[in-house]
Amino acid sequence: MSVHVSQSAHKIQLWRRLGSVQYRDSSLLQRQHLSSFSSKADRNDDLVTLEASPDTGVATLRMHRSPANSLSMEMMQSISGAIRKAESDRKIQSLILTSSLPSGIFSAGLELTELYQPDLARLPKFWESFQQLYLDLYGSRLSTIASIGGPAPAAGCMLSLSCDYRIMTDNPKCTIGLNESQLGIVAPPWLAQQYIDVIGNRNAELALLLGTLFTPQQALTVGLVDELVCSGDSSIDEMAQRKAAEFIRIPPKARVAAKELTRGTQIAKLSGNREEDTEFFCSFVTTDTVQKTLGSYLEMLAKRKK
Ligand SMILES: CCCCCCCC/C=C\CC(=O)SCCNC(=O)CCNC(=O)[C@H](O)C(C)(C)COP(=O)(O)OP(=O)(O)OC[C@H]1O[C@@H](n2cnc3c(N)ncnc32)[C@H](O)[C@@H]1OP(=O)(O)O
Repeated sequence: MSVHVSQSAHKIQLWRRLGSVQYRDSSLLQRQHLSSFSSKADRNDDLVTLEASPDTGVATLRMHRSPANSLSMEMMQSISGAIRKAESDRKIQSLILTSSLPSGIFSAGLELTELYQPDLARLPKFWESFQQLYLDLYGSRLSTIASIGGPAPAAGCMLSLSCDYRIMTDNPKCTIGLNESQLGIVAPPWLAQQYIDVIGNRNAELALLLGTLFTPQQALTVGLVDELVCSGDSSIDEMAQRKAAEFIRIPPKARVAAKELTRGTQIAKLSGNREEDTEFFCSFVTTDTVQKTLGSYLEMLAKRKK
């Protein structure tokens, strides 16, 4: 059996399982319990900071979309923009991706209010921004290091998977993984493939089915992160800088060509399939079934907070 499920096969299987009733502005989907998840209108200009150091060749991209670095469309565009800006400086060879939120949260994944009762005109653009972010980060000419000081679920995990190296704080409260199944959704094939490529087929299979969020120690064991930092050890930022310096010592052309060997096929695959991927996402996420499950998940998060 092939492990590379095609987009069409993936689509048919999901429709069979989840039903194909289209989302309307259904009264079943009430927002009254979800006051803490109100939509956020973003300004593009204050979501990330890029600090480039031509002397070391390292740029640091800090995410600070309060409260949890969840990925709204504007947030994803801002991260993409910062990656491209760093790439345009030929003196920069390495990028550290990190969070500067006081909570330490790396990224809570996609902004849930973009998925729940979505603005239907915005939805395809939102998804295209997600695809673009994956393409920009996974395919970057820069060596990329994720410095993960807090939780990184779902698309937060995608940000880490798209980097070349992952360093995480060893705090059991900080978990990482593709937990989509717990929300009644599923990772798109290109994201699931990253997971398979990084942690292996069997680990990915189980983790995708169960929506596992790994503790740092578990993540290290399955290879989802490369290194842990204990409190008291040198800071995660210092470790990221040291790793960046190690990558910079490799001749850039060879480093980029080596990256192309492992990532080129997947990047080309999504690049040639973006429209179909977007159409599928929009019809899938707007089904009543998915909307109801997302609503329940949001309620659960709000209650847990109380
Ligand atoms: C082709 C197939 C198509 C199918 C489409 C599927 C798309 C698949 C790809 C990705 C999916 C996703 O990324 S969905 C998002 C999944 N994310 C989560 O499940 C994380 C949910 N959040 C948490 O578990 C926790 O918030 C946390 C562990 C990240 C942090 O916990 P902590 O206790 O420190 O903080 P709070 O829970 O109090 O949260 C703080 C603050 O942030 C808001 N929040 C958290 N997560 C989100 C989010 N994803 N979107 C929007 N807002 C979020 C939370 O409400 C709190 O806000 P307030 O302080 O204002 O109440």
